[in-house]
Amino acid sequence: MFSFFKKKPQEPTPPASAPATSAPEQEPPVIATAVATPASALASTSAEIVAAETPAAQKQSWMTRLKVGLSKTSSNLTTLFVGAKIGDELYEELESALLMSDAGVDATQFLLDELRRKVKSEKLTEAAQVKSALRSLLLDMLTPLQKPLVLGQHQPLVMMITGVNGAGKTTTIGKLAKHLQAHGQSVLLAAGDTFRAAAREQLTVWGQRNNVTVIAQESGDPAAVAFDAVHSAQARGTNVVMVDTAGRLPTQLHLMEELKKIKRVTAKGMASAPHEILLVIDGNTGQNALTQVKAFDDALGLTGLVVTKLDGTAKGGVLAAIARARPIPVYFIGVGEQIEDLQPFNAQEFVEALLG
Ligand SMILES: Nc1nc2c(ncn2[C@@H]2O[C@H](COP(=O)(O)OP(=O)(O)OP(=O)(O)O)[C@@H](O)[C@H]2O)c(=O)[nH]1
Repeated sequence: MFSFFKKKPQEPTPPASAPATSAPEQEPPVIATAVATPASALASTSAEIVAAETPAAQKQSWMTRLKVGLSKTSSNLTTLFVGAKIGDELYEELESALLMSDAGVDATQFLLDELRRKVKSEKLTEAAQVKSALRSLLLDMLTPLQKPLVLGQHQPLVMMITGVNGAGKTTTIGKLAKHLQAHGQSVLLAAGDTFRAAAREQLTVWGQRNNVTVIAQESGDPAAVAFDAVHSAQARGTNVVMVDTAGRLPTQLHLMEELKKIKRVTAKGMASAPHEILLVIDGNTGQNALTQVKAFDDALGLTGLVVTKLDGTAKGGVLAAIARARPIPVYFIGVGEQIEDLQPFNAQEFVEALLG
């Protein structure tokens, strides 16, 4: 079990029968049913979850995968300090390494300026000291992104999951659902990708296998699916609703409008929803990830990010770019396809993987 979430006391449960709305009211077919944990068993919990420690062996393998995933950047960033003298040449090499890590011009310039200042003010004379100063600057930069997803403030907690095609949305939903169940939360999924039958089936089959209710429609309006899912969760007393959405590029304006509509219609089903709007980013997309964050945030007002595939050829520096340009919390990062490969973002661990 992983230390994943924080839990807060709940709001009073709103009446389940209050659809203040002109949105569709027809209940779509429920393709897979069976909620694992009765919500009533959870309703009175108000303590913050202090989850069990991650077993050391699993933690080790997680860190190993993160380090392997970021090894190119880490090797570029660390070798330049070996036997180096403090001076322009070192700063230039560092600039190239940071740019190559996808940190982008702004974050790179900021780090270099701060580093020069630190070297001067702290009278650093050894390259190893400069490396350690860089480590602490990076940590300061990334720590504001480290925020837990808070459970138990809303009944149900409604989360919309967005992102470009293939970023890892559905996989992330599956992993999150398992972790939420492990924390005693009942989960309901809404198959909001109504374009691709395969995406709907993927979610449905996954739901059946894992005892998670999936609300799906053969075709039609993803906003209607989200709306029905919220009502269904209210009626069943389900704790968390996750709305999957079809992949889309921020340049596909009509599809971005569709996301806004899903958000609007969800709010008709429950005034405070969606409580979380997450963007899933493929860690290998480099600086383009920042473009995605800005565009989805402008359109929807993101509340959190999930960065996947950091086990691949990801360079990792884009988190620094995000921290500078659009510091939206990174709730989770993914280093593989297994359930335990999704972990809360921890700035300390991330910097350790980057700089050793
Ligand atoms: N290596 C690796 N692969 C991942 C990770 N997360 C997801 N994947 C893989 O990425 C591929 C795409 O994942 P999906 O979850 O289908 O992505 P999606 O965003 O739902 O895709 P669309 O529905 O097409 O928009 C799948 O093969 C996943 O197994 C990760 O952290 N590491």
